[in-house]
Amino acid sequence: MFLLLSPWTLVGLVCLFFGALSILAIVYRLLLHPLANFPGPFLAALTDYYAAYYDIWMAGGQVKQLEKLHKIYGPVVRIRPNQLHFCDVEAFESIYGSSFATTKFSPFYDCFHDRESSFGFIDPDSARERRDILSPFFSRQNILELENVVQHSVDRLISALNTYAGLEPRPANLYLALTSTTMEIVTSLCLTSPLNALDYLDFRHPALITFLSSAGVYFFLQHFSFVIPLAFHLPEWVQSSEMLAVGQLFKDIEKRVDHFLANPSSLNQSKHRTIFHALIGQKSGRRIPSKRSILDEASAMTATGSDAVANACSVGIFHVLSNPIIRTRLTKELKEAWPKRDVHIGFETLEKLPYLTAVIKESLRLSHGFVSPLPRVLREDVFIAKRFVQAGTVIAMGHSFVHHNPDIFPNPLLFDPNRWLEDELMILDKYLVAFSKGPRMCLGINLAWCELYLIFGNLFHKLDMEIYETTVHDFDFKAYLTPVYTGQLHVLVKP
Ligand code: HEM
Repeated sequence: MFLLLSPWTLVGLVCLFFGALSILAIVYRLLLHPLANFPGPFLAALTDYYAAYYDIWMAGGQVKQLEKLHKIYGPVVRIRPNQLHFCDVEAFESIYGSSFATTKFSPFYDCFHDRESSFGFIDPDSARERRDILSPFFSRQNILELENVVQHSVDRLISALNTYAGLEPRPANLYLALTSTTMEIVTSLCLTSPLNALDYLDFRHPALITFLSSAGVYFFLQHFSFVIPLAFHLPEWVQSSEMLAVGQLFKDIEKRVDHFLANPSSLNQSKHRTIFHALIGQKSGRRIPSKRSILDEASAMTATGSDAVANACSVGIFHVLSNPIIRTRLTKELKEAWPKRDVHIGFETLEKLPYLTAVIKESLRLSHGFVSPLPRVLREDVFIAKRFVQAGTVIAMGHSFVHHNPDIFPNPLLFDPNRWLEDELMILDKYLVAFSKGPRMCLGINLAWCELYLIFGNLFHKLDMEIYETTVHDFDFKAYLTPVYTGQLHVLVKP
């Protein structure tokens, strides 16, 4: 029958069909959808491209927009046709804690292209199984045993920064120096393939620069997922030298994994245990993960394990250097606990220093860890913030909505370590959610604390620094999973 119709009539019929479908979808989303009664902007209820506009066009502007929406609509806002965002501190515990059955929301996570890793698993059972395998490696005991690996990179950071001192000191990009350090720690400790970015001129290792500049691309891929296969398989001739450097890093890791898989006993020759020992040299009875999954894990560790530590250090160091009272108190505490500068003092000693601890907690609070709201799909009907929410709904609450809550942290934008010292019952600790909560909370938390104490302790004890052409506005951020700051912290290192 269609053969008898003219091409124009056919086009008209197709348009009519899709037009009718769109009208039905609009009516459903606005009037009949389970979230139809939740407040929020009309366009957000209608289409996912509302969120895409803030992620892509407004370059990581989602969190700022959410702040505005909560002021207008209250503690629960419909931010996509099937997604709610909460601004209620108790809701945070419910969403991410163990109270409700949830899964990660795959359209958000798939773009990171590490689906078979502890970070990327959507299915909670696979995530739990992987966590059981890797937890001993990230345990406090094991991190204490590997502390010398962290200390080694921190010593290299201090030496590298010292080269910027001199009679006429030149400014050092401390943000890049810190990211180089945390990337080196995670790649050497977890993979024994250190990315020696600290050796590069002005800390500009091409792979590091690619990692740091590609955050926005992932958010583009989130909304246009059909591009993902293309984006991750670009032919080498169209890749920049920076992109090729990332490719080389992962080729080296793949070679190492091939070697370990073919010859597991060679793991015994490594200088120390790595995630490969946990994954490949497993206890009998457990199946060895696929090569794809081991590579995904290596890639997830490299990505999740470096930014957040470097961001917390950048934010904290900036605020300490900006405030002579905080700086004097911190350096005095360090001097008293650490009389001989040339002798190392370890993580276990540093973590007992109350003011240093308060400075680190405040740095984590103001850097948020991950700043984009981390979406979860509800697998059961529940009440959150006194509202009934049906199974299948996507729910999220960004860390900054806890960390900036003035009822919990009065004057929330002020960097004030004293708030942690005055909190004798440690009630505030519950609201420091940089590492998230519950079954999918940060797996590398012990390593992160070890890095934070060694970096803050050593930098403030061993170097005299001064901020160089950096203001608080350089810490305005784009929400690309972790905050991506509009500027970078520069310092002058005094001789
Ligand atoms: C200050 C430093 C850090 C902060 C604030 C932080 C924060 C977080 C947060 C908020 C999550 C939850 C992500 C989600 O729900 O999707 C997470 C997950 C994760 N983090 Fe960290 N992280 C830090 C350092 C590290 C380090 C050093 C490592 C290890 C190399 C690491 C490894 C992981 C892994 C493997 C996951 C996935 C866990 C899962 O989904 O079950 N993190 N981290």
